Formats: sequence, C-alpha cells, structure tokens
Amino acid sequence: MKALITGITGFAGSHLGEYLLSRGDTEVYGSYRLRSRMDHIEHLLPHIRLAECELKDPHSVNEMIREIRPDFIFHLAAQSFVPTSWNSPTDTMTNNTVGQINIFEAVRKFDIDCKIQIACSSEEYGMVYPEETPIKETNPLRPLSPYAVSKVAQDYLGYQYYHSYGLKIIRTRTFNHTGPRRGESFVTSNFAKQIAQIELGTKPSMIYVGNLQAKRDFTDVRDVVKAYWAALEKGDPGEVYNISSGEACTIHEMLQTLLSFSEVKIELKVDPERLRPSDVEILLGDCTKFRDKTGWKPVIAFEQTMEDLLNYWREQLRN
Ligand SMILES: Nc1nc2c(ncn2[C@@H]2O[C@H](COP(=O)(O)OP(=O)(O)O[C@H]3O[C@H](CO)[C@@H](O)[C@H](O)[C@@H]3O)[C@@H](O)[C@H]2O)c(=O)[nH]1
Repeated sequence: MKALITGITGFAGSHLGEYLLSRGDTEVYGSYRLRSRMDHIEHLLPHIRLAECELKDPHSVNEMIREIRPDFIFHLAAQSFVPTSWNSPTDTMTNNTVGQINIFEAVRKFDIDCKIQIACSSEEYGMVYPEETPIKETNPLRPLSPYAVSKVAQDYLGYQYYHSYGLKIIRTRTFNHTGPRRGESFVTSNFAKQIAQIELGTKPSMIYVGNLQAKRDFTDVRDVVKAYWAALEKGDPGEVYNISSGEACTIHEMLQTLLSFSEVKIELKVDPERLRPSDVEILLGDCTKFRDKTGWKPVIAFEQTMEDLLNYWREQLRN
C-alpha cells in the first residue's frame, strides 16, 4: 500500500507519517514545497519518500501523482491559520481550493484507483447557536472567516467530485486538535510557549491573549491521525464525518489547564491584534456517525495533551 500525505512537513502531516510508519503496512510518501521546514520530519526522513511539489501548479501535481500512483491520499496541506485568512483571503482561497482541485484532476487524468481523505474543518459550521450543539454533520454551514469559506469549498468540491466522477473521497471535518509540534500561532501552542518562556525568565510574567470566552472541542493530534487512517480504511466514499472529542472548554479553561502544570504566576493582557473581526463562539462536535462507522475514539486525555505540549515547548526553548 502506498500512502501519499500532502503537507507531511506540517503538524498533522508529521504525526500521520509517524503513525503510518508505526503500522508497518504502508509505504509513506509525502509532498513538500521548497520553502518547507523539515524539522518536524527529520526523524522520519530515512523511512519515507519525499516529492517536491507545488500543489497550486497542475503540472507539478500531475508529475507527482503519475510517479507515485498512491493507494491512499491524505490531503492535509493547507493554509490553516484563521487570522492569516483575514490578511490574505485570496492566498487562503487559492491555496486551499486550487491545490485540491489539481489533486482530484490528476487522479482522474491518470485513472488512479485510490481513496482520498480531505481535511475539512469544524470552522465550516461557523455561527452555531447553543441549541445546535453538539454539532452533527447535518448542521448548516455558516462560515465566519475566509479560511472557513475555503474549507466549505474544499468540502463541497469533495462532494461534487465523488458524485460527478466517482472519486473515492472521504471528507473529515476535524475539530480543534493540538499536541507536540503544534505551530506557535495557534492558541494552545502560543500559550504553552509563553508559559515556557516565563519559566525560563526570558519573558515578563504576562500572557498575551485574545478572546478567552470562545469554546473549543480539542482532540490530541495523535488520536486525530488515527482517525484519518480509519476514515480511509472504513469510511464510506462520498460521506462526511466529524472528528471530535465531544467535550468543549473555554479558551480560558484551556489556559488554566496549562497553568496547572507550572509554578509560574502570571497576569493576562488582552492583545487587540489577537481579536478577530468575527470569532466562532462555540465548536462542540458530535462524532457518533464516525465512531459508529469506524470504532474510532480518542484515547489521550486533554490534560495529557496539554502537559505534553508544555513539555514540548520547554524542550524546544532549552535547545
Ligand atoms: N491563535 C490565537 N487564538 C486565540 C488567542 N486568544 C484567544 N484565542 C481564541 O482561541 C480560539 C482558537 O484559536 P486557534 O488556535 O487559532 O484555532 P481556530 O481558529 O479555532 O482554528 C483551528 O481549528 C480549526 C478547527 O476548528 C482548524 O480548521 C484550523 O486550522 C485551526 O487548527 C479562537 O476562538 C481564538 O479567537 C490567541 O492569543 N491566539
């Protein structure tokens, strides 16, 4: 079995690469761009094959797909940070939609019989009313950021290519996920890094924050990548599945959990730059459909994830 991971150098991609290798039944291929940093996958390099590919360029994607002829494609590469999408909406739309179309078209062109998982997002649900939680796949999509709109487009393109051409596409709408290697702009990692810096004495005891009232449903990335595998192994092509823990906490509660693993005393300061033109107030997922189909459930406790993330930053800053 050949599995191709787009965005293997990124957060979820590197964990998925690790998981697939640990299974021992898959040859792992990954796409990267020339400017991609390799630090997350250095330890994987002897065991995987990399293809340099600009997903926005159809020629580059055609070459990669023609050469690898994968059995599974995990399409994780994306512009995934919501605030970036306010600053560069066209880049976000182009990156996230054009890359995916090029993959679908290459699979069609070379008649590759493969299953494709596409990384959609709970952000697509956007404006959710309290009585609509926990959110099922049937909830309306009311996106509140350019990023969310790009994910709705990816989601519906997956739907459309399945129905128009029979491509075996499985859409996963993943709720927030975190853990070691999470990029430092995302809230869990950002706060963990700030705490680790305060512990080291390289930063005053002040944590900069944005909207602490928002509620998010966090799953450990190491559980999420197992869900991606389960989606292709057992999920039905054409379907969409939520991937979530089924529990939500406020961002403030998440910060308190991180702080419970540290001795530091801190003050909070709202940084207006961290507030968004519109924020999604609550994302709490119902993943019954996915659990019933695949048997997947997350096993890593939220507290463990937070402690591992803090330890990750402590180690990063020591080196
Ligand atoms: N980044 C950030 N967010 C903050 C901060 N303070 C509060 N927040 C709030 O924390 C929440 C989570 O922010 P992020 O970690 O940036 O993630 P996100 O916007 O929820 O998006 C993530 O989850 C999606 C799935 O729901 C993913 O699709 C997306 O790629 C990303 O991983 C948001 O409500 C945000 O306003 C801060 O200092 N930094």
